[in-house]
Amino acid sequence: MVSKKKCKKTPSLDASRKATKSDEISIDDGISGVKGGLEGISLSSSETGSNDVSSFLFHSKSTKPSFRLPFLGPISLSERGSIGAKISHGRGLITTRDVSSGECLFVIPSMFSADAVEVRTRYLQEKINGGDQAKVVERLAEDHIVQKVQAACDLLSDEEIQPSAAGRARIQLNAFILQMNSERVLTIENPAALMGNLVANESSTIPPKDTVNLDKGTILGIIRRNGFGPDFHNYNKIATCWTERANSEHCYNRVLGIYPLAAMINHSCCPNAVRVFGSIPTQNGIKSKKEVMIAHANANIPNGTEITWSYISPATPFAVRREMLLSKYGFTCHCPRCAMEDEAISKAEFQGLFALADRRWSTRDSNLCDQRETAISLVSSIERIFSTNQIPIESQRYLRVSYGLLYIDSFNAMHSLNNEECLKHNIQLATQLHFSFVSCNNASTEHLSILHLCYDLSSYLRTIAMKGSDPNTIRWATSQVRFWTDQLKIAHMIRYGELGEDLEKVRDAMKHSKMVVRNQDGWYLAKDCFI
Ligand SMILES: C[S@@+](CC[C@H](N)C(=O)[O-])C[C@H]1O[C@@H](n2cnc3c(N)ncnc32)[C@H](O)[C@@H]1O
Repeated sequence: MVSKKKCKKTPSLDASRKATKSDEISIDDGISGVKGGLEGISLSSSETGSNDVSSFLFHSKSTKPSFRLPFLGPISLSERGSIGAKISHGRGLITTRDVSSGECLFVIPSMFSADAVEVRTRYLQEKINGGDQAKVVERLAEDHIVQKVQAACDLLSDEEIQPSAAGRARIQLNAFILQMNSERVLTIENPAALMGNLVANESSTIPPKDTVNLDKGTILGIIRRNGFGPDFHNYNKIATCWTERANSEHCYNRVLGIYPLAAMINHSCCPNAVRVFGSIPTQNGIKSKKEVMIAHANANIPNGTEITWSYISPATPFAVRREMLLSKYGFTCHCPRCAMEDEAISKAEFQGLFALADRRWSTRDSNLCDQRETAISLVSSIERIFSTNQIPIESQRYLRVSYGLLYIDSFNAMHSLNNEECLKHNIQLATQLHFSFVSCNNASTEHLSILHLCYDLSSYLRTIAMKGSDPNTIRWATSQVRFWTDQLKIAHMIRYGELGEDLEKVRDAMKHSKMVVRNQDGWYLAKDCFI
């Protein structure tokens, strides 16, 4: 039984968001395989059925995904300065009608991806003890893609290859090179044709030109600005996992991929879209998998609005985000979230506290107990400032998301006190964090982590309540469990699409995301206590 030490409470917010179903639009399957070059996918063009992302991602029960690739939803390419378009920078994607939160925007296969098994094998062969192991993984993944791009360039300029076999692959490769290579920038004269070329579907109309052979440096530049790395996982974690669990087959199955259409999307720290990755078998064999990216709207998006997503983890403090975006992508973000956070943390009286929180964030090691203690005091200091209302509510929400990992550390530390009041306080604070994510980076991985945490906590509190006999406490705990079950489901529907009413699919999706966040920096102590 838990003890009853006192804990400071914070008020809860209230908001909610509805998930909706996506339209079903069928488009021809993507590029055909060209041996050794662009990676093929095995779905036949006669394949029919809905774009049911859940069966595709969680198809443990059915081996055949009911899917057609690429799937392009209500989106179009546009560029800054073109009539009626509201693109923030260069080229971007816009919606072609009002889109509801949870609608599928697109599903596209990667054009090139680093094969995780191969990169892992090379890493284990090459691993030098000491040194920056994350950099080794990153370099090997990049090298692997460079080799694939070069092989594709060679193959497509080979006179002997059948023009029909290489036709679409050549179109896609040319579009990719021209669009991604900053020295050879194309403007968007015909959005449909250009989109077609980037995903190599039936709308590809720009005639194939001779493929340019690129040097390694140019390809690397393209990969670094436009590639999709491990997202929430980072190379450090992958290196650690590959080293510590060298015999495990199931340790990180994706590392880095190139998705030319997705590379058209601009960044925002408060975005309206979220992406997940999946994999499908290729025609090269059952064991060979192809990487696929799935994007959903995570907010209601009016017609003609630019689609944005976050290039980096949303749970990153403002100063760190600014530095990361500048060094990796070469720009300074001026989104509303950055402006509001900048203003709030620049106030003289708060500078010291947020500088301390930034330092704690940068040196964060969630396994260190004393660090968890500092997280408690930092989070309560931040919440104390918030309670004085000197910082606007919207900025408070953004800041909570930025320091979300410190909040999780603080929850873990409080949890270890095993005190019922503290657990209730945790759930209140986690509720605030949840609604902060709803208003900014809804259904992101970090958000799912918070939701799993709240669900676990409320279930645990209900178990305690059931052991007592107070009907009010039991009612309260039961309503909490129901609430968090709903919130979890809504977030999964937004992120993964049509999970529908099939509870098995919902459970599969939740099990999957829970496993992902548990393996990361989520509510890791909870697994010992509640699960
Ligand atoms: C993956 S590309 C996005 C597509 C790009 N707009 C284009 O025309 O090719 C990434 C590049 O777009 C620009 N970009 C993306 N988001 C931005 C933002 N929020 N502010 C300024 N530039 C941005 C930067 O130049 C960045 O390196």
